[in-house]
Amino acid sequence: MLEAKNIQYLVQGRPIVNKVSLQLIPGHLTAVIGPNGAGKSSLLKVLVGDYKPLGGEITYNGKPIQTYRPKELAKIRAVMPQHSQLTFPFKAKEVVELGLLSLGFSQQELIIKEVMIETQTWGFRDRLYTSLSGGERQRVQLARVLVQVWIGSEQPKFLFLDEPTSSLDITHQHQVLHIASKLKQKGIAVMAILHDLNMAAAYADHVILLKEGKIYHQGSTEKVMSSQHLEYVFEHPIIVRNGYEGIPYTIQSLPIQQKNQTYKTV
Ligand SMILES: Nc1ncnc2c1ncn2[C@@H]1O[C@H](COP(=O)(O)OP(=O)(O)OP(=O)(O)O)[C@@H](O)[C@H]1O
Repeated sequence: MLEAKNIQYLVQGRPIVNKVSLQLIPGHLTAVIGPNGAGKSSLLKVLVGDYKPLGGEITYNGKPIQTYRPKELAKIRAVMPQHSQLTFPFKAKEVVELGLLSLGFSQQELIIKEVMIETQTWGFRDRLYTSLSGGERQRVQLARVLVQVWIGSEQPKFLFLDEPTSSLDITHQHQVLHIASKLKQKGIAVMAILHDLNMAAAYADHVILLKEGKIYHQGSTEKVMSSQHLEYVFEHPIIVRNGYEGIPYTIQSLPIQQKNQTYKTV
């Protein structure tokens, strides 16, 4: 399990992550949602060890993050950042192989092939990464981080995804979150920053609602994703309806001109 207690991260004296406590549980998908600038990416960077918090404590499987060596940490947690820059003329498959290099492994052909088939990137494995579309690049980046956590281990592993579906069409958005759900069955704890509330409602077990660096609400998807909570955090009228079988809710935001009307959860 990952446990964060009372973590704080300041930029120029301003708390960007403000006394946040949370747990990431193996086998659970946790969605982090909240408006632009709420501190979602900063929180993720603190949790993975890229940003050093001013206060608080983060433990991975009971051990403080600062006591892990970088390679040790890379073996149990993988991170897909919001933007990945690549200036070298790598082929798609070579980009995916970079994920294993960070672990000190190479030539794990079977894992690479399996993950690239799963992410539907195998078909363009020999294409130059820079020649791929935005969505194709995003899937290659996903494959790069998935190879890190693909192999089972005794210790629980953690996967962090910062807006993994932002460039994807609807089919591939579902595919990515379906893959994330499958990883849960391998005992991996997944944390994904998502802007699509319906995707979060459909796939998350647990939701963290962030506003101005603080957790406004966290808990089961059903409890957190109420119209009242979402409207408060996003400052916008939002209707939450009961969904169809297997899909708990559908969430609808309303056009600006209807903002002054009163809406209730139905
Ligand atoms: N290095 C920095 N210098 C100044 N301000 C920063 C820095 N990093 C983050 N911030 C500010 O911290 C706040 C939180 O940023 P962060 O990127 O974590 O938000 P976010 O919730 O991920 O936003 P988005 O949904 O737009 O990606 C923002 O107001 C941002 O401008």
